[in-house]
Amino acid sequence: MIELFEVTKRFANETAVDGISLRVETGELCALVGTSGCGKSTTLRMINRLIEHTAGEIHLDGHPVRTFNEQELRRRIGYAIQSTGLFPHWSVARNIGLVPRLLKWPKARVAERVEELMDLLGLPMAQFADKYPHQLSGGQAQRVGVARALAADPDILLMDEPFGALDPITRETLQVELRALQARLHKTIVFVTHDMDEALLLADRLVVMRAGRIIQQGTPLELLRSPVDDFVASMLGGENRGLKEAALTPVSERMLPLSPRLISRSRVGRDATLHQALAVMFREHADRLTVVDDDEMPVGELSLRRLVGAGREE
Ligand SMILES: Nc1ncnc2c1ncn2[C@@H]1O[C@H](COP(=O)(O)OP(=O)(O)OP(=O)(O)O)[C@@H](O)[C@H]1O
Repeated sequence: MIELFEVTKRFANETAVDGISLRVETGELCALVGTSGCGKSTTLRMINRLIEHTAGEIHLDGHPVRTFNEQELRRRIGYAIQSTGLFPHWSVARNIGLVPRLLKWPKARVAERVEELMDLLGLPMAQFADKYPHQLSGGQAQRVGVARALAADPDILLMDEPFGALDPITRETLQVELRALQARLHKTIVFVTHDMDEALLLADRLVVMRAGRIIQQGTPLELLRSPVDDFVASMLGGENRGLKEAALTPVSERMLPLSPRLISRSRVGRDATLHQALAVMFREHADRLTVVDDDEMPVGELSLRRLVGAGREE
């Protein structure tokens, strides 16, 4: 668990972070979003003490971060950044093994761990172990960056725009992979991004910052449904907010029991989102869908009225 209590960072004549309080539960992914220069990266770097905070308290599992020595911080916190920070003259394998080597793990254990991580991140040893960073694509380099951050099996992962420099398709692939990875590893992650769709997709907790302060935090759906002001609403997509909410809401939340009178031939899966259901309605010119389970068995129905949340029953 990461806790920030009234944390402030002042640089010479500027307050970059201004008294923020935040709690990220163990196993939670917290996304920090906000306009450029609002203090997201500074917040992240205060957690692993790349930047020392000026005032307030930062705790990891209840202990002040100031009391951790460098070794402990390395072991407990992984850090992945947009530019990857890979050493250009080191092979992929050597880059990934950096932190375990610094922690003086035995050679064989480092080698074993590197192999395990390359496997986990979809980088076959035979193909990638001896390559150098300049021989990798942007997406491959990002994977190496994430593998390196995970090397010492830290419980906390700090990610600063880790997919920022990638084309949209590679980016989406890595987002999906990160979600799958997180479902297996349950790390406590703080993730900085400029991309609201990325934040909405990945975050358990979404934190909107402006000028060094937290303006609102909550689950993505809480923020989409009740933004505190126009700034948060526009950060969340303005007019498109409704569609983003639909993309996060499962059909099962709005469907009604099957009525015997009419079963629509147009179908949608129970686990689909309302956004996907809307797409089916559009495509098939249907205002009513049969909701089916994994075995294609009808389990309910969804009307356009229900989908948009108008009226409880019709
Ligand atoms: N080392 C530093 N010395 C002085 N000022 C700094 C330093 N690092 C950051 N700042 C200032 O602190 C403020 C917050 O910067 P920070 O990098 O945390 O913002 P950010 O939200 O991550 O921005 P971006 O989205 O553009 O990366 C900025 O005004 C920046 O100029």
